[in-house]
Amino acid sequence: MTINQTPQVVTIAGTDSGGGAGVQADLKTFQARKAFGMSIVVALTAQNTLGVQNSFPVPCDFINDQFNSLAEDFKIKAAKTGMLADREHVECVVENLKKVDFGPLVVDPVMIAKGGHALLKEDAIETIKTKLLPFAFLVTPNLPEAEVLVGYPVTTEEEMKQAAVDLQKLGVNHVIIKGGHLETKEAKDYVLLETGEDYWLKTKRIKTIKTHGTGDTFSSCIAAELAKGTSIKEAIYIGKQFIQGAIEEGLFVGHGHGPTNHWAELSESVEEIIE
Ligand SMILES: Nc1ncnc2c1ncn2[C@@H]1O[C@H](COP(=O)(O)OP(=O)(O)O)[C@@H](O)[C@H]1O
Ligand SMILES: Cc1ncc(COP(=O)(O)O)c(N)n1
Repeated sequence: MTINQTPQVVTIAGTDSGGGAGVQADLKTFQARKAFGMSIVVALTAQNTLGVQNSFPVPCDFINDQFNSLAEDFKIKAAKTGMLADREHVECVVENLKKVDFGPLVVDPVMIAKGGHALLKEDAIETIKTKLLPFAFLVTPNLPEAEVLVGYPVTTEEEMKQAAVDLQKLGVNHVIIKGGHLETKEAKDYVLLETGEDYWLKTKRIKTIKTHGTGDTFSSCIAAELAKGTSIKEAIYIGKQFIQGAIEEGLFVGHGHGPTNHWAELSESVEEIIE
């Protein structure tokens, strides 16, 4: 008798002691989407809704141990990366990814926390471009991250489109350029699929300062869906709906840029995707 395995998904990222971003946001999202979530911790942060007070990278040997523990026991069907700290840690993660089969990889190229604290050293950018992105099934940069990766300003719709094309050339199958940082009435993200199909995903922009961990939540929702075997197009759509609901029904915790609500009901109150 064969038993269907429960969908299993892993985040390879940094922790957020404040619970709104990083590994904690990813695990909450996996849970909400009914995928069994695991974590490979690359760095620790002392963080809250006011900012990042300190960070501490995990020794690479211990990252290897975490990869080995998971690969030995679980049938992981999708993975995502978040905060990777520096070049040494990006290389360590890539070397491990070469040895395991964790399914499609979503790369959220986390660089700077919304409060301004660097979560990735500059020396890692080239390694992300040349060594990590060729492994990626999907990459989900926000506008400042897209700019760093392509090397030119990405602020207009045309530049977002061009950046997606240029990122695909680095070996990624699918690209989403997130427009959360635009000052438009809509929260619009540009999607370029492997097939060349492209489109905008738009929702009403919610007026709030509670956007801590939006990118992590969006990408981990997509990874959870991929682990369930959902198509990339549907997974992206569900991710956008999920983040919209999570921002809309914000929580009341902390004194600064609060987290999103990972248990927000995806029911009537969620804004429709406009396009
Ligand atoms: N105020 C907002 N209202 C609605 N959606 C938003 C808002 N801010 C961000 N988003 C959406 O959240 C997702 C994450 O985007 P973004 O905030 O740009 O990522 P990051 O956290 O990596 O900077 C995107 O789908 C974006 O459109
Ligand atoms: C460990 C970790 N990973 C990612 C983010 C990005 O989240 P945000 O851009 O909302 O600050 C963060 N602040 N901390």
